[in-house]
Amino acid sequence: MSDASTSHTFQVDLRGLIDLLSHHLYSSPRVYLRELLQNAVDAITARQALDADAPARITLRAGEDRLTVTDTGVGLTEQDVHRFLATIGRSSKRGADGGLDGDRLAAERSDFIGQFGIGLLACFVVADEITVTTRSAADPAAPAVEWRGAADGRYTIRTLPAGAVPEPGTTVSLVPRREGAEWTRPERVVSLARHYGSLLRHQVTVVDDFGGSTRIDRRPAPWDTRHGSPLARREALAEHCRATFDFTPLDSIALDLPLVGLRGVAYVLPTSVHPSRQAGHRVHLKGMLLSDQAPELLPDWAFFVRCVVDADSLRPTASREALYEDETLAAIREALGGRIRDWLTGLSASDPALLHRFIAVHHLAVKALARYDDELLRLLLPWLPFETTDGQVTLEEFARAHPVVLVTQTVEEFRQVAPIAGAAGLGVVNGGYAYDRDLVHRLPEIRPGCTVTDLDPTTVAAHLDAVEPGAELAAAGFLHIAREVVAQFDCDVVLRSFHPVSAPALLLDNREARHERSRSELADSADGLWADILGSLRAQAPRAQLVLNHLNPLVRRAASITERGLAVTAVEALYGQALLMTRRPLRATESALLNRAFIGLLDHAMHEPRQEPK
Ligand SMILES: Nc1ncnc2c1ncn2[C@@H]1O[C@H](COP(=O)(O)OP(=O)(O)OP(=O)(O)O)[C@@H](O)[C@H]1O
Repeated sequence: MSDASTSHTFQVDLRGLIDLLSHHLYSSPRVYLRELLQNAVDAITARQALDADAPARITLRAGEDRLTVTDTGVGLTEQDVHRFLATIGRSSKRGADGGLDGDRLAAERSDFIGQFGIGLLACFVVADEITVTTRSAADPAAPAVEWRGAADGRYTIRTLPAGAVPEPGTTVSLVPRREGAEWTRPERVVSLARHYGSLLRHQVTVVDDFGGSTRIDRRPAPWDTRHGSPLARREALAEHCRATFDFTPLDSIALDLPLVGLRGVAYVLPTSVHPSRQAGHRVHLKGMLLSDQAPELLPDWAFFVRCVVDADSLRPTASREALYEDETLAAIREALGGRIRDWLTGLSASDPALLHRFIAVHHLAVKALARYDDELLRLLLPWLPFETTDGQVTLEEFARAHPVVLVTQTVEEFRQVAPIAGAAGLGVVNGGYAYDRDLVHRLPEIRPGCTVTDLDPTTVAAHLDAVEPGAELAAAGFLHIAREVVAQFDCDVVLRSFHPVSAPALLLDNREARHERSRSELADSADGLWADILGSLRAQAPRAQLVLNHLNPLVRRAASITERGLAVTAVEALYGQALLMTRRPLRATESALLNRAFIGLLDHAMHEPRQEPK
């Protein structure tokens, strides 16, 4: 083996690179115009740093077969063209070492939008060749140059005769490929320029083949506009929201973070959205639209607003279509979250009616938020609606009427016991919905003196009245049969008096008890090692309770049935009905029981003589 090594330079296959950009980096060919506009804006910024009074115009000429973008920016010398324009990955907008990180980049980034040195390549997504004609403002003696770059990586450069380009600045010209032609048509160029450039600080004009020209309105950002009154401001912002997002906001929240040069507004959605549906925010970078789908700008919990912001120090990813996740973005996200929170907490004092409207629409969002935010919890928990035995009420009202607040673990439990608990004077909150149980349990933190406990079946059972010993005795035979019938479901039967009278039976059961029973069933059917493991886990399997209502006329009649077959069917029917009231999914044995009861009752109704109570 020889020690001699030879040195080579990486070759770049530009076609492969462009293919990569167009299919994997950029979401659509339309970004070519954003890159051209952005280079023009940066060039004007650089020129104005040399001469504050220099003209600042960007003109787009769009025709059937060509698009040109002319700016009155800083221009380039021949040497600049070789160094920056013709070197992929190098940018005049970074420091001498060309690095993409560090404080210096942050400082330089505050002037320019570009930084990566690849933006011009986006033009090759729609065209095979780009021509750049440029004259430097920094070196007025330098001749104007024309650079022609092709998608296959070749380029030519020539010096133009004196006077060929009268003013400093740059014109980029491209002839679209056949399949890219739609992107350079005048109407498309106007709409793209409006899309990306509506907040740019420089005048952009689109001229078509017939000399018609369209100025892209430089609308001042709505947050920068002065208004005669708060009402006028509110109206103007609502109009901006309609034009941008197509909805009329419930309210608008001013966003202003001077430290990072961010200004903007958050619009509160007028309808509820699912918390998992992250809203896309519109983010401008120094006026240029970066993304209209950037969810990463705000914390997840703020899904009830959509923002439009313009910032100086946000960092884009290389595709320039999303935000780079760094510490600055994390700090901005937190600060913007703080602004939205302040608005929310401020409302309870400044505009309770609006807070009510907001909560009516977005209570789920507020509940999600309040779980992690103590101050918000303290301020807003009393305002939030919960489903209770007194109807849909705020916790504040509910706690006033019920010093002991009981909360169920599931919606089914609530459905099952609410009417009975309500009739017995107990105050129960449905804790089955997302966040509700956690939040109700935190009520004593802000309302000392009130007690919150989980509702368990024995609490309800304790509030059901025992029946007279005589009535108990009279029903003993029936109760005995009933216990035999429901024993297979690990269930006891008791006779009580409770309201409402219309409820014949109540099945007191809870999730833990059901789990415990399934575990013991599994242990019974398992063998060997599994049986031992499951057996060792087994606690005393809590039994469910079928509570028959002695006040209910049907139960009274059933209790006096003497014929065993009919008594079994009646118990099955009562158990089945109570089971259905729990609204939980039925197991196979339970469905079979219901079937049996139904057929048995039908059979009895059709064939047997009616058994009247004695
Ligand atoms: N209109 C223009 N006027 C003057 N210089 C330009 C112009 N367009 C491009 N350039 C020069 O070419 C270089 C490369 O441009 P390119 O768009 O590829 O990258 P960039 O703008 O530096 O960074 P990014 O990839 O982030 O857009 C720029 O840094 C700039 O020096």
